[in-house]
Amino acid sequence: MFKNNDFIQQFTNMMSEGFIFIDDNGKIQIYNTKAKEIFGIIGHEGSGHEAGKIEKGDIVIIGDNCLGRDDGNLSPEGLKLLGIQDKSIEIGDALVAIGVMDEPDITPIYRYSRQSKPLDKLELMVTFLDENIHVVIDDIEKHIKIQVNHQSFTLPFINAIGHMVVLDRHTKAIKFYQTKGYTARGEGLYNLLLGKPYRGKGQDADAFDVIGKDIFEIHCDSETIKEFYEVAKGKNLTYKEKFTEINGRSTMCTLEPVNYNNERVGAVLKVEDISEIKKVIRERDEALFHLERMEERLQEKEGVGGFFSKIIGESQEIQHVKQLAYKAAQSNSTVLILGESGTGKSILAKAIHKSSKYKEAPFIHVNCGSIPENLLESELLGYEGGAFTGARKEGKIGMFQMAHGGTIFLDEIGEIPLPLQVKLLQVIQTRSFYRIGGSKKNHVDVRIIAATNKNLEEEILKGSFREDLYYRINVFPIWIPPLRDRKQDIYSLVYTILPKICERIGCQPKHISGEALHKLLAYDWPGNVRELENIVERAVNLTDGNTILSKDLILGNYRHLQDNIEIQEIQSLKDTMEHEERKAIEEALRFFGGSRVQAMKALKIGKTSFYEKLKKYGIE
Ligand SMILES: Nc1ncnc2c1ncn2[C@@H]1O[C@H](COP(=O)(O)OP(=O)(O)OP(=O)(O)O)[C@@H](O)[C@H]1O
Repeated sequence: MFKNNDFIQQFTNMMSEGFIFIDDNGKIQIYNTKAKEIFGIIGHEGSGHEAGKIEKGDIVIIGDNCLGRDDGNLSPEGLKLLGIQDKSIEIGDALVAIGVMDEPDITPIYRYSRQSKPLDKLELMVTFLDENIHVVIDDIEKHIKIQVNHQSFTLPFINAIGHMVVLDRHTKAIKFYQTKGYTARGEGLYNLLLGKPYRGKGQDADAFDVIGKDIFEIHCDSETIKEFYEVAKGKNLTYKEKFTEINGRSTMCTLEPVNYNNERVGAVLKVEDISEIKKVIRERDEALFHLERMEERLQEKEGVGGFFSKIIGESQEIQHVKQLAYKAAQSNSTVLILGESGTGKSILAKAIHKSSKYKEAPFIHVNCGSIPENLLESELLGYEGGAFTGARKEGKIGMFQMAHGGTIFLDEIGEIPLPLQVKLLQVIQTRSFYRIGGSKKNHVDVRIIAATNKNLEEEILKGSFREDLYYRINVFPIWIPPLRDRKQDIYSLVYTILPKICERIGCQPKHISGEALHKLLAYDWPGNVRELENIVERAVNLTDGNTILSKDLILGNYRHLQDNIEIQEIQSLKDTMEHEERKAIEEALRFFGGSRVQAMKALKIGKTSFYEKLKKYGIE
């Protein structure tokens, strides 16, 4: 025969709802199987692991979509245990992080995003201490996935969740992985980081016996659990099918007092898991919300997310640049893009054109710095047949006319010589001009975008740029900050650039190690994104395996490349010098993505001599 309690437990285990009975001291007397399932006390997924605790040297991987919420109150301060000391991380941020417990010498790798500007996905993919680790917070699919080599651990969420996987530093075995019900088990992230033991999982793990335990030990003190306790103590309250959240799970609860001989002896709580229903309702609400905003957002999405999607970066700085650019694209004012060399001024100009009403019309890119001074005017305005010696018989239309109906992009506008600046000012003011040697006024309808890496205000003071022209072009300025001031973007740039380079040069996809990422983050990037592209490409070529290590990253002066040049045979001094000169020019041009002005400056030679050498060596 069953003892009385066993008998009741057996009956309640047959129920399809969770059933909990506590006595008048708040101690659990009945907790049926369904309740254990709902709160994750039984039903451990995955391959299992032994009971234990996080120890010094363990590798800890975290995916937390809302720091401080449903993760055992993990705080930016608590992250210091993993060596993450970043004052800009705040409560409520989404965070993906890999670090080593109590080992300040091993630098952690992490990314975070502000909840006020949530990303659809926050991702971290690195080789950390030889392990390939991928952490994704997917806000669309509503789950957090941690992948370690080929093992994957996924936790779904509705609002907030803190996911964690721990590896033994030496054996690299999985010591712990988070599963649902961690609040009931007291295994919130922060508790475990502070050294609280976790329970084993899998078939051999002990059944977690909750009978006799205080209700607050298993359930954090939510409103419902407090009421449950108060009713068990004597309060008169009862309700049916009330929607409430317990341990972060959406439930529908019925609460009843239990009396014996007119004395309060406890209370029962019947619990139904409505997470799935809640998820569906939430998805429906979100769909409706999106539908309502679709019209306005569609336009914006096409703009900022569409044409500006080629502009990679999640930093607030680059998001701001994209928003400004989107606004600029909606008007036809003259835009002035400012920023150091290689920050992306040209791709931004193209993106503005592509999301403007001129998008189907021509986009004419004039690199004012690379066209010899004496040719610039004829290139811009065109000329009539026989206008000057060497001119074509039939004449030539200029770039302003080519851009008619579309956009002319005056790149490196700071390089335009003063006399031509006067003419340019007139063209911009009147949208009309005469070709060289011509007497007919040509009218053009063009959108002007100008760019420069110079400080034009300083150039005005030096007398090399006209103030009136500056005010004409500085109608809608957009400044792209240098990469060193938005290092957060390095991650996404590398993750975007790396597969593209591997595909282009036809090699196996390559990963990047945590140390290598650190090296990139610590560098100052004088050449900005262009330099990053070059360094990653060089590293892909140098790497033998499929992981880029920090030794494969050659940062700094591009002339490093030439350290390895071996002269195979003795040549005449003149030939050797010419050979080296040509290589240096080609290398500099390649390094600066074809920018002749930059190459010329880096090589420290004058314009005339530079163009003569290009001609001499037949460099395009
Ligand atoms: N945010 C970005 N996302 C993706 N690629 C970028 C970004 N910024 C720059 N790049 C890449 O970096 C390289 C340099 O960009 P770009 O030529 O537009 O720079 P720039 O500021 O015009 O340089 P310069 O002043 O030397 O002409 C290009 O290959 C471009 O595609």
